[in-house]
Amino acid sequence: MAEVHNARGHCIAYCLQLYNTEYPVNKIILASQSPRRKQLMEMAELQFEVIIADVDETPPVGMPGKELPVYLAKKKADAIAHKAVGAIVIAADTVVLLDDDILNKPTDAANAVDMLSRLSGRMHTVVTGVCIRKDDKEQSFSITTEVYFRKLSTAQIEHYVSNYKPFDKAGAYAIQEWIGVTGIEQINGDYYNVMGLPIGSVLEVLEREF
Ligand SMILES: Cc1cn([C@H]2C[C@H](O)[C@@H](COP(=O)(O)OP(=O)(O)OP(=O)(O)O)O2)c(=O)[nH]c1=O
Repeated sequence: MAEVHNARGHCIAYCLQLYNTEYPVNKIILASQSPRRKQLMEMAELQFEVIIADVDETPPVGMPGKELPVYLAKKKADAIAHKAVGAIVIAADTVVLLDDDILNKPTDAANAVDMLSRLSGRMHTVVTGVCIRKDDKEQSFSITTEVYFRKLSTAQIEHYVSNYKPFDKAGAYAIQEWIGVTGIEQINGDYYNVMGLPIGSVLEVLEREF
């Protein structure tokens, strides 16, 4: 096994150990434009490239909200499959579910204020679906985290929306930003799942299956 080290001195060695093979054989591609997913993959000291998957994320009629993230993660993995022959593709999708309603990315500031007003003082769930694929082999799963918001004031919601512009975030918030620090009382489950990628579970599946 080749001994290759990154600047921190252990990344590649970890990959070699993790996959029991030389890293270039198991090239990893993250099929996502999300800076949060990229950050979490980097924090896990994985080496990867990004190829953005541009897909229509409209939910199929009648699909239950909790099934949507895996469906969309598979769609994202499919969309770049032809550019990733022989590589491990990781794709994900995150939705916020309030009762039976899916809260997607807000369309504008008024929609963001409306979403946060609905989330205020309540528990909702965040579901991230993940699809990991290498050619014909595929493992898909979803992870659910419960998030409890404190009662948010109108001023707090308006401050967040106008200063943080959460238009690229499902449910109009980011747990890793000011609103998460000040407004979230409790979570049950994986914090990183709320940020967009249950990275610990991704590592487990990579190690076990790929
Ligand atoms: C709830 C929540 C979501 N998010 C983000 C994660 C995702 O980037 C985004 C949900 O949108 P997604 O459609 O899952 O992902 P994306 O469009 O950003 O990227 P891609 O489809 O290319 O993979 O919301 C946070 O960063 N923090 C949070 O607390």
